[in-house]
Amino acid sequence: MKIRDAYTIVTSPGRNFVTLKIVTDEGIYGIGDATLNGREMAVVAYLEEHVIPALIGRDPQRIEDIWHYLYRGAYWRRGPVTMSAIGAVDLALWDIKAKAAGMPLYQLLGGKSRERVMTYAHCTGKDIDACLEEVEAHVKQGYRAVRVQAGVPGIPTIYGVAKKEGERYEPADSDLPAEHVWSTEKYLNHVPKLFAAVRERFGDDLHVLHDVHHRLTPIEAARLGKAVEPYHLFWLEDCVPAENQEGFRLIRQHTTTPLAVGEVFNSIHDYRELLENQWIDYIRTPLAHGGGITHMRRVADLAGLYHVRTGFHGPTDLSPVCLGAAIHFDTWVPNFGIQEYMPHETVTDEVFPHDYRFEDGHFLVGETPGHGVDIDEAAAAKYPYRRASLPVNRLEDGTLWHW
Ligand SMILES: O=C(O)C(=O)C[C@H](O)[C@H](O)CO
Ligand SMILES: [Mg+2]
Repeated sequence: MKIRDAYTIVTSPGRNFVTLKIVTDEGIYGIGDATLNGREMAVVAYLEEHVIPALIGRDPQRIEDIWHYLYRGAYWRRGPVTMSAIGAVDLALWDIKAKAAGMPLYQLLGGKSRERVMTYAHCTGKDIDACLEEVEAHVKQGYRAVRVQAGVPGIPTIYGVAKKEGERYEPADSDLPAEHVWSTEKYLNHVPKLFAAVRERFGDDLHVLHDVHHRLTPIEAARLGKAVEPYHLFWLEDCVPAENQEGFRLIRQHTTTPLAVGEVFNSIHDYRELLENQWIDYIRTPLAHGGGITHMRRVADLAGLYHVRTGFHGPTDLSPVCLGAAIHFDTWVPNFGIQEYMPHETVTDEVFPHDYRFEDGHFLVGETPGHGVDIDEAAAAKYPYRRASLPVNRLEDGTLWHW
């Protein structure tokens, strides 16, 4: 088998997505997700200029060799653009291999380790009461786990909360980055009240998660982790920007609240100190950004040595292709924890037909050979790309902060 053709498809059904399609001389094709929110066209350029020309004529079954050719063979390694491009190729090649074998992807990975994949939903509200209503609605739908984010008095726009009532939360909401204002003091004083209210109304069994979205310093994160211990969170996510892995030593010294990290990581090397020192509890890198299945299963295996489990990133800015592949991975991986789930818009699902199903707070993997997600190219062509940027954050005095 040889790769005959490969091309990118950029479409915006509800939001921007980049898909890589790899076509073989035997008629089998595979698709991979190459979406990097707010940086879509950088990945397209990397694929078209540097990756696709080098793929033509290769044997698509040699996934390992192609991965190392694109990673080790490129003098300039790592980084979100490179690793998303490699991730897209890798997902497409696993799709081809599984189709050629006539197997759903999870079988090729090693078979089922579980019957269904637990997800967590996003529950948000302009204030605590509105957030509790969202939790109530999701619990009624069968969710066992919810991420709670509520507006903070005195902070006009905050991560995770829709700008207007009844609207969906979409972070990449403007042509150029919108400017938000952040106050650590207001946030830290308010947010423990949210978890207290959730536990009081919903009891102890519900899994409760929260995303700090990189905004604290290690000692502030330690304070928050300690303050919320009575509400036993499932995890506290991205409590600090994680370039300085050593910062987690300090957080860990102070709190037993479980920590999730890694949605902006793309390499096993980003995790090494965190895992080897047992400073974190969940890894978050999605397959599409972490060099695909070939690389992320190495990260998951390393994590497993330290009792760390997976909790893959699953926002709407990853396409159903990434989500579909993740559901196969989650069904197989021995140290699975949870899968994030933000439902895609109907129009997105129409462009990306898929066989995974959602039921009672869980995903059920499909049995179609491959990863079970396709792209309707005629439908995709109806939605042209439009530039959309993630916001930036400033402190109240104007200092640029982490978003
Ligand atoms: O889903 C999450 O946990 C996120 O933090 C979502 C990110 O803000 C989003 O994917 C950025 O593109
Ligand atoms: Mg997050």
